[in-house]
Amino acid sequence: MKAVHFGAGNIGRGFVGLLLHDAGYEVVFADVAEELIAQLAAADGYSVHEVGENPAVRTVNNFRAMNSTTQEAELIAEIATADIVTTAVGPHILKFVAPAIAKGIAARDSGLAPLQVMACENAINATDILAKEVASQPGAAASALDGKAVFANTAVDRIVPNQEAGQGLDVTVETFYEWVIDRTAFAGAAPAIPGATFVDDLSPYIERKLFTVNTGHASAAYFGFEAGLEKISEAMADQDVAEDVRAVLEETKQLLVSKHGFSNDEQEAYVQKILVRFSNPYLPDTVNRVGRAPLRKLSRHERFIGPAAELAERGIVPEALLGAIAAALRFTDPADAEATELAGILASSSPADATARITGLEPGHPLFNAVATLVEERQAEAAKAPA
Ligand SMILES: NC(=O)c1ccc[n+]([C@@H]2O[C@H](COP(=O)([O-])OP(=O)(O)OC[C@H]3O[C@@H](n4cnc5c(N)ncnc54)[C@H](O)[C@@H]3O)[C@@H](O)[C@H]2O)c1
Ligand SMILES: O=P(O)(O)OC[C@@H](O)[C@@H](O)[C@H](O)[C@H](O)CO
Repeated sequence: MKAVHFGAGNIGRGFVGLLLHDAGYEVVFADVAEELIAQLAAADGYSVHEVGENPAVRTVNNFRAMNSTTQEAELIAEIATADIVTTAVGPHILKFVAPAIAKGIAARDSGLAPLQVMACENAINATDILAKEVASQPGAAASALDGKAVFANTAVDRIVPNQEAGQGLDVTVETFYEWVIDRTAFAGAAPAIPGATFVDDLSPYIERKLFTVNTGHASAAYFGFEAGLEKISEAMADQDVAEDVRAVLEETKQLLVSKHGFSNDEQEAYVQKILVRFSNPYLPDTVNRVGRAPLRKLSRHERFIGPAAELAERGIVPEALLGAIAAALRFTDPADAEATELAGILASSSPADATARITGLEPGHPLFNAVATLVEERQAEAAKAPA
């Protein structure tokens, strides 16, 4: 069995690659980072260090690596004969990996079982986004792909920080993991991945994951950044930050319980477990990694505006989420292109225009004015700050 996995970064090596390896797949990692590819291509294996309660070390071997840009022809041939294609490249990168996937699917022998494609990104229905990109490739009309590939949405959960220098290919991860996959996409022939959970309705799981784990995590990052803290575990050890994060998760709990029918106790247990995960002192995770790409995180269907908008539509003012949005607007990181772009939008647009551009909210939406007020406050604050 062979899997082609795009993105040999933190989650690629520390989670998706590991679970596919444990399921018996040979994994072909496709990436664009030449040094990483060379290291993987030269290695027989790497270790995944699970830290926290019940730590363990797992070994991943039986993999190859290739450059998805310079070795496109070889990659297409691999996809043409693979069983599974997964991605963990970031939602905005899916459009760049779609052409090779489309060509690989087109090159498949019609006698083969359909290629099983799963995007493992933090975004609602990321595989649908990928499927749309694949189907829109020149010469890859949706009908030509029919029968040659199936696309399944998934929700992936494991905290994998940026790895420390000198660690080579080894990855430090938390012990917890969850990979929930939409079973219905496979028409009865779902892959056997022992570490994954297959469900008939993914939407409650994916929203619960994004609007609890990722909303809480990003809140810890932005509140922690405001408090001048570097690590997520330090942010969670700060009583004010921890209380603010807890308040945000109380609001998303309200939405998730009423929208998806999770019981209050079940969602509370999920929240408690997550707060412990964020506080894991063995994970060297930083507010800069977790706060990365603030424009993506502040976009319309993402972890802040998504739940806040739905609460506002239900007549609830999401005070704590608005506090987290205000903190996100204050996030700066010269190494983060989106943080720089965010500052540029704030500096060059009216509060209403900036709100619309950053959040995708429409001016008539019940959340719009509250966010526009925060934007205006942030603009006034930035204008007063020394250059
Ligand atoms: N790290 C986590 O804790 C975690 C957990 C769950 C989900 N995710 C999601 O997984 C995705 C990846 O996150 P990450 O933390 O592993 O990031 P990362 O930066 O560590 O890894 C991304 C990898 O993708 C590669 N890449 C970029 N463009 C590419 C292309 N065109 N083709 C092939 N490879 C390409 C990069 O070189 C890098 O190695 C994101 O969507 C993230 O939200 C991350
Ligand atoms: O990957 P992002 O940028 O969407 O979000 C940053 C973190 O919150 C995220 O990577 C978590 O560690 C992960 O989603 C845990 O499952």
